[in-house]
Amino acid sequence: MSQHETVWVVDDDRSIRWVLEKAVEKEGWACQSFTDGESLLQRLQRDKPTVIVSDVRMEGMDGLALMREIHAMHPDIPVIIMTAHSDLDSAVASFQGGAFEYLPKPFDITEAIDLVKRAMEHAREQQQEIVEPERQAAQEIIGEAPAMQEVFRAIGRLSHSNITVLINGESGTGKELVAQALHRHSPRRDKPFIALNMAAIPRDLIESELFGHEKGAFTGASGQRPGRFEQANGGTLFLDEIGDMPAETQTRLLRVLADSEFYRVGGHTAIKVDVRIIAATHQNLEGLVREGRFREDLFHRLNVIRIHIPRLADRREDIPRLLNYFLGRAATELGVEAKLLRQETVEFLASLPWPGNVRQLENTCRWITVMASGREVFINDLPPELIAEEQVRETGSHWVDNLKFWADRELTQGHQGILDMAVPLFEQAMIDVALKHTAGRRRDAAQLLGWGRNTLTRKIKELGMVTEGGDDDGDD
Ligand SMILES: Nc1ncnc2c1ncn2[C@@H]1O[C@H](COP(=O)(O)OP(=O)(O)OP(=O)(O)O)[C@@H](O)[C@H]1O
Repeated sequence: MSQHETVWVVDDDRSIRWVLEKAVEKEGWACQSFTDGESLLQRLQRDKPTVIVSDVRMEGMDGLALMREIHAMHPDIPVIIMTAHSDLDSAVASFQGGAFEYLPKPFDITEAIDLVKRAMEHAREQQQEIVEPERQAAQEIIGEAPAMQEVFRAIGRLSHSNITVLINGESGTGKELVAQALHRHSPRRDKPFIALNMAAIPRDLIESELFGHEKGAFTGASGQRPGRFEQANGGTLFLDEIGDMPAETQTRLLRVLADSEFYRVGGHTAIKVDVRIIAATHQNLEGLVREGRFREDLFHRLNVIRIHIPRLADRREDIPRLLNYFLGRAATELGVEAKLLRQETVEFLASLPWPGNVRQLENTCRWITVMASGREVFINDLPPELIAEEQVRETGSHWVDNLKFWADRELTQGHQGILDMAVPLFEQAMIDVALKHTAGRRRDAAQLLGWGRNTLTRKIKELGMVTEGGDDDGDD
């Protein structure tokens, strides 16, 4: 790119200015940095950069106010807003304020430069759409991990639209939380958000739950009742565990989505609704479609925009912050002082597999708050099943890792047939330990190993092992 490309950087942090300046100049672009928004605006009276990179929080005018001023004069200048990590509010506000992108701090410098490049290309292509920012108080979603930042971006990008979204992620990863955020940051924010979990309702009640029923429509339908679709009119209907929706309901839902109208169970009058659908599943919907368990046409209707929420084990860097957050919340809920995790406890917790994802971690924090005796929490204060599980995993993976290391080294040295070497060593080790546990009694040792006694005797011979008990236990 030529010298005509100019990047302006505004941040009250000197080191950020310096790093960006160096990187921008290295790309062959001109760089001008400012310590505050006011001086940038002054300069903007007479000059115009290609791209502006601004911090969101600054003394005096903040980044979002600055962006408004910039865009009032030059709607076509792309502005990249730097935000603190996991600050969903600013992220969304910056998109709503018309930011080209937001850049969570601390950032990778190549990532920052890539963004600037994209902004330059974009500036060449088109003008930015300007919308006044509307700040919304959002329930906190914690996520510094790159995959969560992607989720935040998606929420920001979708904040002007009513588009159907399909959220994928294991149970407890925060699908409902994200669905709520999508709603809260959408044009429907003042209308209802209604959630319904397909897996939690008896199958034969799903239709009446969704579409309501007329009096006497089925046994037990004593009065007329509106369904969730009606309740969600104008707003958002969140259908959790959509993969569990019965086939007949899928067919009905598809029709509702196509016609924006439906009939209550047992009803004859069509009811018009305007509902945005956000669906979620932990299942592989494509797989269900292939197996004929989910309607393909419905799948395509729902799968317009897909948001994937990673497993907690794939964003371990967020665990310490989540622990803090949930310990604080649990303490407030229970009206007690918040527990403090020792560093090794945090590290231990951050290393666990968390099959129940964020929900399991949240529950663990409640458990700790109630059960741990002191204020400071040691590893031994944790729920016993977490500690036990970890011990098995630790020792379990350790020797396998060592074995892999050994095999790798043997192969690197050009050895062949390594199982011939490894298997006898493995068997000898197991036999040794088993015999130690039974004070040399082979019959019992064989049982510990899961072999018949004759097999053990034969193995000991084949391996040429010398054992204390000799050839026989003397017990037969
Ligand atoms: N990133 C996060 N930050 C803060 N809280 C979170 C986060 N993710 C999940 N939670 C909390 O964890 C719990 C589980 O989240 P949620 O109900 O959204 O998960 P889900 O994926 O919809 O689960 P399921 O599929 O089992 O219904 C909730 O209490 C939610 O508030």
